[in-house]
This record gives sequence, C-alpha cells and structure tokens, in this order.
Amino acid sequence: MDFHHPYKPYDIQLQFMQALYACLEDSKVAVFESPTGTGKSLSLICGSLTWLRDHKRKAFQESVDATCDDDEPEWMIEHAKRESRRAITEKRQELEARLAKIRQEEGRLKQAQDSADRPRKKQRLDDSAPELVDDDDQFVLDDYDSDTDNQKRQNDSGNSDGLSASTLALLERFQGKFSTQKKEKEDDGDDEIKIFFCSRTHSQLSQFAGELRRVTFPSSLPSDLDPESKDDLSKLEERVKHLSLGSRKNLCINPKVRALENNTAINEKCLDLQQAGVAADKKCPFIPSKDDEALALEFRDHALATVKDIEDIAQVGKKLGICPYYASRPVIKHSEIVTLPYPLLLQRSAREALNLSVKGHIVIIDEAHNLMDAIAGIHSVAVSLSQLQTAIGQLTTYARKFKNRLKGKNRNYVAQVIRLDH
Ligand SMILES: Nc1ncnc2c1ncn2[C@@H]1O[C@H](COP(=O)(O)OP(=O)(O)OP(=O)(O)O)[C@@H](O)[C@H]1O
Repeated sequence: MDFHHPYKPYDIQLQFMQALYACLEDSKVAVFESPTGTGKSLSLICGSLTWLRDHKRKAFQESVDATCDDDEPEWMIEHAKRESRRAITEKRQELEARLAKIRQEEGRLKQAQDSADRPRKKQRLDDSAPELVDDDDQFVLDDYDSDTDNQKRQNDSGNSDGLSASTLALLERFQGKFSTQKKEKEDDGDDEIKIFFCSRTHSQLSQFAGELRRVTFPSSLPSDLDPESKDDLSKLEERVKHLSLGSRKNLCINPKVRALENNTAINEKCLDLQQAGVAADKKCPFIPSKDDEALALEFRDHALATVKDIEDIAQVGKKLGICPYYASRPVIKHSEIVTLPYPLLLQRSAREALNLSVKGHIVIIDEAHNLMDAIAGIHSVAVSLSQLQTAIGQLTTYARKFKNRLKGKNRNYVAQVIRLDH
C-alpha cells in the first residue's frame, strides 16, 4: 500500500502506518509505540491522512450513488449521478482555486520580503485600544441570590405562570434537550471527518507542522469515469488543509488585552470587551463581525492555503486586522487536520469556547503517557498561604469601603467568604 511518505519509509514506519490505517478503518482505539528518532510524526501523518483521503473518496462515491433511485431508467440514473458529481466537485474546485490564489499571493509577498503592510488591510492595530471603565462603580456587586435562595423562592411562590417547581424543572430538562438537539443539527453542516492532533507544547506542534509541509496526497475526489467529462477529478491539486488552534493568550492581537500576560486576565478582559453593555467604541475592534464576512473568509483561505503554525496564524490575524482566535472557529469545519495543545482538547470550557466537538472524528494524542498528569494539572489549582492572607486583607478592606453601598444580602455573602478564608 502507498502511504505517500516523502522518503523511502523505514520498515518500522511501514508497520506503524499499516497498523494505524487498520485501526482507523475499524474505528478502534489504539496505543502506538515506536523508538525515538524513527520518524513517528511522518508515520502518523502519512498513515492517518492516507486513510482520510481514501475515506473521502469512498464517501464521495457513496453520496453520488445515494442520489439515484434504482427503479429509474439507466440514462436518468447516469444523468442524476453526473449532476450530483458536478455539484459536489464545483464547490471543492472553487475552494481549491481560492487557496491556490492565496498561495501565489503569499509566494509573491515572500519574494518581495517587504510584505508587512498589505493594501487591502481593513483595520489597523490600534494602540489606543479601549480602556475599561475605571471608577469604583464597577466593583459594586450585582444583585446576587445564592442557589439556596433561588430554590427557596421558587418553592415558596412557584413562578409567574403559576407552574410548580417540579413542572419548571421538567420544562428546563426538555428545553435543555431541545437546544442541544438544535445545536447538534447546526453543527452537522458539512462537517467532514477530520483528525485532531494533540501535543503537549506549541513548539512540538510547530515541528509537527514542519513535517506536514513535506507531504502531498492524492485528491479526495475519485478519478472521473464519466467519458463526457473534461476533467479528471483526481488530478485536482489538494494540499493538506491544516489548522493550528491556540488559546487567547497565544492569539490575541489587541495590544491592551495581550499586555495582561496572564491567561485568566486575558480571557476575562476579552469577554468583558464583548459584553452587551459595552459601548461600541470600547469593544474589541478585532472580533469578526457579521457585516464583514469577506474578511473572515479571507482569514480562512490564508489559514488553509499553506501549513501554518500558531505564530503564522497570529500573524495572519494581525495582517488582516481580525481576531485569529475567533476567526479560527469557523475554519475548523473546513480543515482535514487540526493541531492543538492538550488543554484545548481536554478542558470542556476550552472546547466549548472554540465550539469544538471531537465526536465522530479522529483524535491522536502525542506522547500520551503525559495524559494523566495533563488532566490532573488542568483540574488542580495551587493556592499559597500568602495568597490567602492577601485575599483576606483585600476582602476586608473591600467590605469596609463598600459597607454602605452593598445590599444586606451581598454584605452577608462577602462576610461569609472572609470567614471561609480564615
Ligand atoms: N524514512 C525517512 N527517511 C529519512 N528521513 C526521515 C524518514 N522518516 C522521517 N524522517 C525525518 O527524520 C526526522 C525525525 O523525525 P521525527 O521527529 O518524526 O522522529 P520521532 O520518532 O518523532 O523522534 P522523537 O522520538 O525524538 O520525537 C524528521 O526530520 C523527519 O523528516
């Protein structure tokens, strides 16, 4: 079997790729081990992407065949197949043409070297980016009811529609079910099967991206057996569509936000700047907007045209003036292989923030012996005694300063937290 390895594969690589291919074909879970320096990255890439392209060709043929009813006359079946084939290929060819154009453009820019400022740039990185409101009001707590309070109130009075607490709970469960179903349906789209490759660090992922640049695979479209067609679809040049995913900390291009350095602070400020109440001129100017879908498409094309690591993706966002963290989300759907560091795959909140679902896709975990430590690390927080002491000091000062401005209940909650800290 040809795995399209860029070199003459070692025997150990052949065994690796064959075992990987068989594992994917049977939708199994497997653990692979190979001594250091035996070219594991290329074995993983060639084994999995050869399978993916083979699978896509089969799926293409199946979707064409599925459009026909066997009871129809032969000539009608042939016509329907041709039409279906044309519709699918047109879409693919259109995307490949866009990507090829971008590759040419990037090649020219690289040659010219002074490519930093593109004339089509839509927005400038703005050093005078939005400041957060800086008065005491932002520290006054919103009205808050603890879970117990909410429960009590619901039990006491039912709700405005006169429904009992148990009916409400039932409704909530159904609403949850319906909204999840709807979400799954929306996500279905043309979300073709893809590979998620997960490694510990971005530097390992960058090396992996380097190996990805070495390979080429045959098209995901089958050779056209239709004698009337002018195109042999299998001749379509289809580079591997790869996307590097990263956190806000890796990708943020808003100078005021990325200056915060700390992961949590960056995440929080980014979300703050998108709150509904924030004035338009204070919002982050780089968040992709519905009014400028062309810019988001341009980002997608640049992200997919050539294999890019996380720094390249940040650079694309910077040049186009669009947030690469948010603009990457819709690109996942169009990728064949997505690379990401452990936390983005293992942490539910990170997956949800990226709208990432691995259900039905292929997940490859590099150096999986790190997995248990990585999971433990994600779910552990170390708090030092001095941090606790500082927190008590700050909370006590806060409680004193805002004593008269806090509602009774909030005053109690703050007092409870201070007591808990002690
Ligand atoms: N069959 C081959 N012939 C020649 N060079 C190869 C071959 N396979 C892989 N290489 C090259 O060998 C180098 C090492 O590969 P790679 O880093 O994937 O090895 P590895 O097994 O992952 O090593 P490590 O265990 O140290 O991570 C890469 O530059 C790769 O392009």
